[in-house]
Amino acid sequence: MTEPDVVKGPGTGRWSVVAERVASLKNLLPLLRMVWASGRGVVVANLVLRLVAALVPVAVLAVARWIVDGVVAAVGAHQGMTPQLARLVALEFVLAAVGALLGRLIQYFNILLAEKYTRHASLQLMDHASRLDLATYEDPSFYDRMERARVQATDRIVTVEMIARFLQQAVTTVSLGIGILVFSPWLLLGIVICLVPAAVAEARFGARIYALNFRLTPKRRELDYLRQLGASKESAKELKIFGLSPFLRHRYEQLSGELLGELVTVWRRAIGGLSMLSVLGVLGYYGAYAFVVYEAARGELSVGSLAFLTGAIVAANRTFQEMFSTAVGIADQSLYLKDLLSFFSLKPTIRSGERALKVPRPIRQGFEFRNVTFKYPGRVEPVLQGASFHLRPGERLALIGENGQGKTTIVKLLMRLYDPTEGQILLDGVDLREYDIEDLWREMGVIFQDFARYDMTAADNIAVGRIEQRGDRALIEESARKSLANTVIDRLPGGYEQILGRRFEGGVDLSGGEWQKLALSRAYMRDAQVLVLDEPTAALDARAELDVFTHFGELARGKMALLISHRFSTVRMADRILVLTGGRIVEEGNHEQLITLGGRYSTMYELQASRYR
Ligand SMILES: Nc1ncnc2c1ncn2[C@@H]1O[C@H](COP(=O)(O)OP(=O)(O)OP(=O)(O)O)[C@@H](O)[C@H]1O
Repeated sequence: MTEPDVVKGPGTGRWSVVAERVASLKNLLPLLRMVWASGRGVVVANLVLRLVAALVPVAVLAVARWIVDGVVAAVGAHQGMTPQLARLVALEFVLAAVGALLGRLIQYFNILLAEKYTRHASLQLMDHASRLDLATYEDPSFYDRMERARVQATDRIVTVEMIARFLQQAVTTVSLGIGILVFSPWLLLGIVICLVPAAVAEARFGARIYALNFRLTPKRRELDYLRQLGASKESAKELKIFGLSPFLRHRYEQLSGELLGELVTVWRRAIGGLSMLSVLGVLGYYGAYAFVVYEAARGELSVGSLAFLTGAIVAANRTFQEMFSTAVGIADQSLYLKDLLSFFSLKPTIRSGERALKVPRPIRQGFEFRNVTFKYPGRVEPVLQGASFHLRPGERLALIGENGQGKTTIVKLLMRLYDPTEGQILLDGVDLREYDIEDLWREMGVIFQDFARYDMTAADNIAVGRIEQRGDRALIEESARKSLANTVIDRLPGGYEQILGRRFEGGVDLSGGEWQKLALSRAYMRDAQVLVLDEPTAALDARAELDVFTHFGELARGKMALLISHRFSTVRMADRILVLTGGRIVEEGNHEQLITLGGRYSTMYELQASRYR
């Protein structure tokens, strides 16, 4: 898996934080591209509406100025209400109404854009996640990144809304600024000089908070896990019986205390300085205010101009501050975007080559493991060491060995969920890496030991074995019969349409063995050339197991079947058995041969058989 450079945590030095903040702004571009792709019309409508709305405040103030000057003149001339004044008041009303209307429309387009973007980003996230290597999922730091990306894929629309808001605020501020500039450039300069330091300090503070949050992600993930564990159906029984709740509670308290402590430290360090700078900003604003009142009192400004300027100073001050805090927010968000982008930059290494071959139909020579050694990423010890064996067409091969000897790993390698560290896996004499990976997976009917339980209908739980055939009820029912899942489904109140699991309203949970029968039907949904069953009957009772295997024997006829089981009653049906110990294949043969050999297999067999005598 390639590690993108953007994945590094943020720096902690003062300047590196600022530099990083500036550099991270480039992250906005891919985000904007995503937003643009998710709904162009909505983006344009949003921007145009905001541009118009941005000019409303300055227009309102300008009209107010004419009104006030008109009133003063009318009072002086004893004219009373003039038609001109009435028109100006009406205009003011129209402007206010347009402002309110635009506000609503902008809100509508925001919601629309948020939904469209969330949909687009979530789909991209799902697509990308599905392409990643299995190994990626087994890397704990990946979870942190995935979690951050998952939250961000949907939350980042806030950034987009902020950018749009920033543009609107900028146009408003500039238009008000021009209004002030026309009266006095110095006035404007004074206000700006007082506000800038606060804004810069806030920007730096934001970067520090981001650095902190980045560091805290693993802790937050553990907190989430503890919270979930403390209230989950799966763990409820054990938590009660083992009295684990105080232990979890203590761990939660401890971790969340550490988290809080770090947050408080960063805030405490910064809050004094930030407050002082805010006071400086207020000083600039009131200084300008006092100057304008002073000028008006001296008769240098008309009352209308006084009204305009005080209004403009108040409004400009507010929008300028808002603009800055929005800008800080955008810079913050752009830092967070790194996680989303770094997630999208993860590349799978296990994929089809340029000129990938189709898997032969029928497979003629079968699979060959040639001196395969395999180490899981991050592990020192190899799980498999120089494993060599064949799986030939029409053959039922069983793998046996104690826990953790590498049986499931062999299955994962056979399906190319991982590539060998050394050695080769061949299919019909050609390296597995040469084949089109999706075509290879299509030829595999597999049930893993830790098969997934989908909180969906019973029919869908079977159909996932070949989702293109989801509408083919006859095939689904046929597969259910083959795995004996039909006996389970017939007892469900909703039959094939029964929602399983407890997550959704009306869902029905199944026993471990019942789930297993359902999962087994998935393998039968496919017309696969290879059947792989990894402890397919571990949760089945003895009778069900016998039935399942009698069926399996017939179904696997003419196909290659790889079987993992700890039950010798199952294993002995295989044509050939491989015994795995310490990552090596130590014995090979059929049941009778291995018993005659009197080695490890026969010892394990005797151990199990003796319990039944
Ligand atoms: N993703 C992984 N990352 C690191 N180590 C792993 C991973 N998966 C399995 N292992 C380790 O590899 C070894 C073999 O695991 P494997 O699942 O292949 O054993 P197994 O023979 O199928 O065991 P069992 O009978 O318990 O199912 C174990 O020591 C296990 O801890």
